[in-house]
Amino acid sequence: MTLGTPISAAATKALLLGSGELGKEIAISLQRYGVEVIAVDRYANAPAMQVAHRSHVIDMTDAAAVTALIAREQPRYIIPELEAIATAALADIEAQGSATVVPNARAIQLTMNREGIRQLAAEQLGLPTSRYAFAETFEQLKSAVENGIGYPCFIKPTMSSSGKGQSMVKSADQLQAAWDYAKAGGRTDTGKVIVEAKIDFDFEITLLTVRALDADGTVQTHFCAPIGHRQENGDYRESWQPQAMSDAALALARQIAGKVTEALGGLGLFGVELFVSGDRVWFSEVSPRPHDTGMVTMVSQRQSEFDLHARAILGLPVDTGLDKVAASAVILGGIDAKNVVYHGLAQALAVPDSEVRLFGKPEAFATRRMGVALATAADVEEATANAVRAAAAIRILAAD
Ligand SMILES: Nc1ncnc2c1ncn2[C@@H]1O[C@H](COP(=O)(O)OP(=O)(O)OP(=O)(O)O)[C@@H](O)[C@H]1O
Ligand SMILES: NCC(=O)N[C@@H]1O[C@H](COP(=O)([O-])[O-])[C@@H](O)[C@H]1O
Ligand SMILES: [Mg+2]
Repeated sequence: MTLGTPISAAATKALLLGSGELGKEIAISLQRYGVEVIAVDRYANAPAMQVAHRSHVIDMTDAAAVTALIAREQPRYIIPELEAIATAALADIEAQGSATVVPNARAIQLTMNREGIRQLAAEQLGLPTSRYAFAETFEQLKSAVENGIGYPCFIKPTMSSSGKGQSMVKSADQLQAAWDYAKAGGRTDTGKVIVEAKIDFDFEITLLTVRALDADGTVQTHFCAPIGHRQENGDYRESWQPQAMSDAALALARQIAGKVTEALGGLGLFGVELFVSGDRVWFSEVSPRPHDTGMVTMVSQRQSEFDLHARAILGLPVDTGLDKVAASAVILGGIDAKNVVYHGLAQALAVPDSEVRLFGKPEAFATRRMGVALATAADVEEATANAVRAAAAIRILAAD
């Protein structure tokens, strides 16, 4: 598509494979530009389904089910929103040429599996990463740790996200439990786990990187201001923008993000995760889609990461400029319950310059992300403190 191509709902249909909190915002952004949005997930009433034109519940890891749904809906765009999708089906559909997989089927395939993206980033592009190895058996894992990776290290399923199945291991006696957890805790068992040496970083960032068409129809790479974040058990708790960093580290971060996103190709927004120590930068992983830590852009940027993704996909102009210093803090379920009610909204919104987004997930789990609090302020410390205060004011209780 080039600039000026007419977009109408009748002509432009997008299928969201994954309908969580990120998909919900992508759906809203696309609909604002006249796109018809079909939301798909493994369960009913997922967040994006609540705002989409239509929705379907299917097993997205079943290639036949994904192919049949795409044949039925005939979307112009297929937008993967999470990491558990039958990627082979997407490659076939892209090869037929009837739909654009965002950003492209190969990028989805490579990034959905830690083995694919490590091989691309570390081996083909020569980007700095932690030392790593893959293991198919416990013996292979033990030998990899003892012969080079060392302690402390991280053991993760090769297909997982939000820290699922991930643990940090400090000594040999913790290895078996980490192996068992990685085998059981991923979104899909690929038969392999990755073990990574621990990087001692000063801070970690997500560098949102956008590949979009300029007025001449040439692909240009744009960077958002770096987003700093704090993780607990492999899942994020707070994020803030901008993260202060040296000019040298920022230049290196942009260089790494530029290289990896260029190698992945296509149009859209990517969340490039990087570890930073002084002027040194390591590549960790990349999402070929909006990133959870990037939810802060809903209040920090004129064009949020969701708007930027929608604009880039549709061939529209983008602006990654930062508007306000801001932070986000997650609201976790705190309980396991099917029907929930939210208390404390008034107290949360009494925090200066705050916003709350409750995702509307139909079921809460103790550590499931159910919402996010956002705050703008004069500096990131105050913004983060206010976002945390607003998030803490929300209490989730069982409805009956
Ligand atoms: N090799 C490492 N060295 C130091 N810290 C690490 C390493 N690997 C993971 N971590 C920590 O764990 C966090 C989660 O790791 P990672 O991003 O690989 O998991 P994930 O399941 O893909 O999470 P998400 O989907 O939310 O990005 C990182 O952001 C970082 O804080
Ligand atoms: N780090 C990846 C990430 O944040 N993904 C987001 O979480 C949803 C799954 O949530 P759930 O596990 O609560 O259903 C996904 O659909 C996506 O929006
Ligand atoms: Mg990550």
